[in-house]
Amino acid sequence: MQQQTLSHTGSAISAARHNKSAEGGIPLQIRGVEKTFSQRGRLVAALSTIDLDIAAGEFVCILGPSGCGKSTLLSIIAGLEEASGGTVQADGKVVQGPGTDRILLFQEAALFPWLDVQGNVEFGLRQVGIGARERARIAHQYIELVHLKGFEHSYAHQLSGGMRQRAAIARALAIDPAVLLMDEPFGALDALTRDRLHTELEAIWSTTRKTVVFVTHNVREAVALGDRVLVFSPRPGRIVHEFHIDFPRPRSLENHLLVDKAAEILSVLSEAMESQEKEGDHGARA
Ligand SMILES: Nc1ncnc2c1ncn2[C@@H]1O[C@H](COP(=O)(O)OP(=O)(O)OP(=O)(O)O)[C@@H](O)[C@H]1O
Repeated sequence: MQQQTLSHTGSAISAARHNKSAEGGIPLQIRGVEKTFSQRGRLVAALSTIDLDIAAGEFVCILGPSGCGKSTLLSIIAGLEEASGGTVQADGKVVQGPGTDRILLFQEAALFPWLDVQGNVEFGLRQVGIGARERARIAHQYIELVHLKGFEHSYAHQLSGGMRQRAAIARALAIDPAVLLMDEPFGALDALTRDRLHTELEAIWSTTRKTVVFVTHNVREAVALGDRVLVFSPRPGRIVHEFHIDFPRPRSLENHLLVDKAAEILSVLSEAMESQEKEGDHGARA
């Protein structure tokens, strides 16, 4: 899907890279966004009404029961899925499709297997005809940022899961998006790698000040990374709780304030999940 995003808007990449406003984050304004899917003859309400303002450079984490529409919301913000109602504005402009200002990253880093790390990171830049020397310069910069120096010529199958995810982050950053939409990016990684990537992502975010919307099932991850944590209801998803996290950064997962906040959020999340179990399937109608 990322390939689709890159190629779809290839001609915008060089403009984005030279556009000052593309550096750092941009605000997102989500107004009355709803989504209903048609699944084998029945309508499935995935998202109820979502109203949400995200500031430029803010790091927002989304938690919620499985199937409550978190990925759907990211896809709508990315412009890969159309909302059934409502609008998303990125930097004041209504989102009408994918754009290089918004990049979606998934749990499985979808690296191009026929390209090495350097080739992957250069991919979007090559598409718009940025010259070889400049491409290499930009790629080196981001490969270094994600600590993959020395692995420029490795292919996806030669990398660990954490390294693949780092390469995918470098590839996304190379085209200088203003918004990173991250869908459980570390969900498949072991705890140690995940902790390291938290530290790295936080450092990258502090340097680049991108706007980040990060979906996770891991409450501690959300508290460690987010300026704000949103808890969604069961499907059709809506925001039922919002927590502002103002602990100093970098944050330690062992910090007792963080652990206490995670426990508080977990109890809200558990309530949401219990209501889902009691009430059964939400939002489906024939
Ligand atoms: N393209 C699609 N066509 C039909 N139904 C869809 C489509 N995409 C998502 N859905 C449905 O919408 C609902 C929300 O899905 P979504 O993947 O957004 O949830 P989620 O909160 O990200 O779930 P999880 O936490 O399990 O990843 C689900 O019931 C899913 O089956």
